[in-house]
Amino acid sequence: MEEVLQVKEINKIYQGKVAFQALTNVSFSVEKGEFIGIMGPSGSGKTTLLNLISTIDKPTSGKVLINGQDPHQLKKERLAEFRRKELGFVFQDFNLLDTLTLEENIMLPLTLENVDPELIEEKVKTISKKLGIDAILTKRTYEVSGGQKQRTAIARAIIHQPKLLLADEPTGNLDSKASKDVMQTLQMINENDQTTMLMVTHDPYAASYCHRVIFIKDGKLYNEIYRGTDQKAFFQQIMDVLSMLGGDRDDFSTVRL
Ligand SMILES: Nc1ncnc2c1ncn2[C@@H]1O[C@H](COP(=O)(O)OP(=O)(O)OP(=O)(O)O)[C@@H](O)[C@H]1O
Repeated sequence: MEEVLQVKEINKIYQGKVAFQALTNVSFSVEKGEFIGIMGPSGSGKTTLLNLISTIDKPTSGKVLINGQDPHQLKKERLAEFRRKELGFVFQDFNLLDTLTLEENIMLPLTLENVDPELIEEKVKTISKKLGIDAILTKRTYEVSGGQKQRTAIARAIIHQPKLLLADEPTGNLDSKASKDVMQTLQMINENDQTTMLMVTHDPYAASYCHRVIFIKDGKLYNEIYRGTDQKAFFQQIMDVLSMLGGDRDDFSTVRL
């Protein structure tokens, strides 16, 4: 099996007045086409882990390999290019540019790469149809719903066919209907395009769409569980691990299935 992401013996220590070890010996791999969820209580190290994988921050020791390549070894400009070409990002607050139309937002990664305008237009058309936003492409972000914004952000994140799609709380700002809609969109992309995905979430409902959920606690791997064919049963299993994990009750949203 082709491994798109390998996290090898990662340690992250934040230096400061008092040094703080945020991650300890974290190792796992993600195969091509897998959809992985990362969960854990507040402060357990999820964002730290995502920042190391997305190459925004460097591990203190250990390695991150994306398609066999260690991006942390790259020089600054090559690293920026690597991030633009190989990775896609979806954020909790959408990160769309309010001054642009949805269409302009979606095409941005290709505009930056100087791709032929005709090809860009074709790609935007195909993707926006697939994501059900083709009728609202000329609108600006303040004219559309949260779910539509997130679908636009997903379109932008996948238009350059990244090796790895990273999502940070993609349903964090959405109501339950829009969350379902966004998760079904991510699932469709994962299944149709074999896009490898890694999503950090507090939301057990969102996590129940993943093939596998990895739990971290106090910076260490705590457990991982695989989904069978039954999403409802998987949701319940996720809730069970979360209750064993402890943490603040408010860390995790309520039952929605
Ligand atoms: N730049 C930093 N300097 C020092 N400590 C940090 C820094 N960033 C995070 N930490 C600490 O590392 C630990 C892990 O933080 P992280 O943000 O990765 O947790 P998290 O699981 O994403 O939490 P949340 O769910 O609340 O976003 C926390 O104790 C946090 O205070």
